[in-house]
Amino acid sequence: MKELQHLNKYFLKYKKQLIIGILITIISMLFKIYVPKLIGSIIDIVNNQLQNPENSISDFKQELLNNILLIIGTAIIAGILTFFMRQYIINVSRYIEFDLKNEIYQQYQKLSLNFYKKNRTGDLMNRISEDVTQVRMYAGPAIMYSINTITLFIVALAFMFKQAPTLTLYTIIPLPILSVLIYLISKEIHKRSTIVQEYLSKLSTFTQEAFSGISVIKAYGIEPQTQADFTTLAYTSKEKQLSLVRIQAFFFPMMILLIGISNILVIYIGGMQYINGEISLGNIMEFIIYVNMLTWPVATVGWVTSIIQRAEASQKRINEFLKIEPEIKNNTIEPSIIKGNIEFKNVYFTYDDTNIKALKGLSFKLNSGETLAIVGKTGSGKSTILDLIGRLYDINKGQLLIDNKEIDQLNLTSLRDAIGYVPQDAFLFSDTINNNIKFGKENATDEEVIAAAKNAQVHKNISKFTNGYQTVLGERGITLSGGQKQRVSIARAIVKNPQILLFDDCLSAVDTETEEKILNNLKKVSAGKTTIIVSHRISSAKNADHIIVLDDGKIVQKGTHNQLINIDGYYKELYIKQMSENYTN
Ligand SMILES: Nc1ncnc2c1ncn2[C@@H]1O[C@H](COP(=O)(O)OP(=O)(O)OP(=O)(O)O)[C@@H](O)[C@H]1O
Repeated sequence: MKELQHLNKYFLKYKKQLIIGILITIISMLFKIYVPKLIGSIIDIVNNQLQNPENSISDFKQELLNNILLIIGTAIIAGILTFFMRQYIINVSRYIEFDLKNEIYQQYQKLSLNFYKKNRTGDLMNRISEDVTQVRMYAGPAIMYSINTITLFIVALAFMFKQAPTLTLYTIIPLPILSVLIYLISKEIHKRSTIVQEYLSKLSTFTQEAFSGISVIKAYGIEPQTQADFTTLAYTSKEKQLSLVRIQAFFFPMMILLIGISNILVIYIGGMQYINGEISLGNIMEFIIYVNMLTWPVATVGWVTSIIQRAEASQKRINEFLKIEPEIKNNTIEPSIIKGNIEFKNVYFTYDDTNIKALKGLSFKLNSGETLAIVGKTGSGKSTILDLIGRLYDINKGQLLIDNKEIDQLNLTSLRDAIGYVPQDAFLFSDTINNNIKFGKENATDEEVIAAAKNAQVHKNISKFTNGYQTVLGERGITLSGGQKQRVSIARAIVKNPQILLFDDCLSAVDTETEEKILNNLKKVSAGKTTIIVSHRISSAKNADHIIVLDDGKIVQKGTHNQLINIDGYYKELYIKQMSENYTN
């Protein structure tokens, strides 16, 4: 129960609803328990009349009617109270579920990219969905059924003991056995259903991948092989399902058997006591109803125990993530004003997971409003520079200064608000094009969105779609071409109008003519803003105020286009190569 203590703050938050819920549960139980007593009285009244036929029939009828009306009244009140009991306690569990999901999601958002690399997406999703569901079962149904059981047990046993102590002892003998058996079966059911779930997710991952890669499957003619793989997986999944169904099928017959044994004990021992004149016929009836009433709550003891165990395990997994301290912390609450001066002073950076030394003593300075182009071979560290400016990672050694302040001394939100970042791999959400562009600035007007799209040279493409800017993009913007996706992504950064613009090789899928137009527009849009363009193309770099050439995490060349094309080195080679390509094209 140690892990579940995390929920105490939520129980405290909703203590009013919980206390009312618990009180209603107890009162409703008291009403429910009164019904068997009334039924017992009716049997005794009828029995009495049969044995004394000379008694007044009208008195008998009146007495019978009073009891029947009392039963109906009690049942109605118990019913209404049960409704409110669920309304309070189950609602509280839903509020806690909502709060917990938000708490986890908030934590996820705070955690750095490293965390996402170390943990699989499926695992992250499971903790916020499946694990929270398990915990909710504890916060709601488990508490409700426990209170139900405790109240029912105390009151019913008190009633029963008062009337026939020996009979009570005999009738409750099978109940603990039932409880233990249900616990064992619930555990087994859970074990098997977890396996079933695993297979279901394997199946859906398999089919999802097969559908996404359907063109490759068809092109290579491997449908029979994929079909065979699917059948094998589906067969194992079916076998696991059947094993689950078998244990579930065992559950009810076993309950019926144990209830039956209790009933037989009541009838047999109660019958003997009746013959001896120790108890009335009504008492036997009352006991039979009590035994049946007690069976389900007793069964829930086993069920609730396994719910609590599962909730404890789930909460443990949730706590593991909640306890992680975000690597990238906001050290300043005060908002920072970002002008856009960027300076790297002997910066070193190594990726934790791969141990790759991406930057090795990097130094350069860029004043606010200037443009820097970074070129270099793949894997030379270009994207890493942009990630460090956005503080997606913190540097290991050296200094990274923004406006002459250490980057980690700036307000993180202000820093990221001041950056418009276009990643190498454009990511678009399954939403309209309009919303995808507005993602950069939520309150952007339609005019601003269109202006940004025009500057990114994508307005004409969008206008050709039947639904224009309201065109909904499929998963990862599947309906757009690579170049269109890149341009929508550029429009997203432009509409934000940030002080720092970071373009990570985002014109690679665009033809040179469109690239030229976009670069001209960017010159206007980025006037007065600090801009960094990462590119493999000289055409993207040539107009920059500064150009740096990276190789293996170090700057190997520095200068302007005109300076660099006159010095032997990577830049000149690239220039000559690309010039000749253009020429031959
Ligand atoms: N998220 C990451 N985790 C671990 N290692 C990484 C990560 N990103 C990059 N690296 C490694 O760091 C080095 C620098 O990568 P980076 O992406 O900065 O290069 P790049 O110059 O932008 O390459 P490209 O031109 O191919 O985009 C590479 O060796 C790469 O494998």
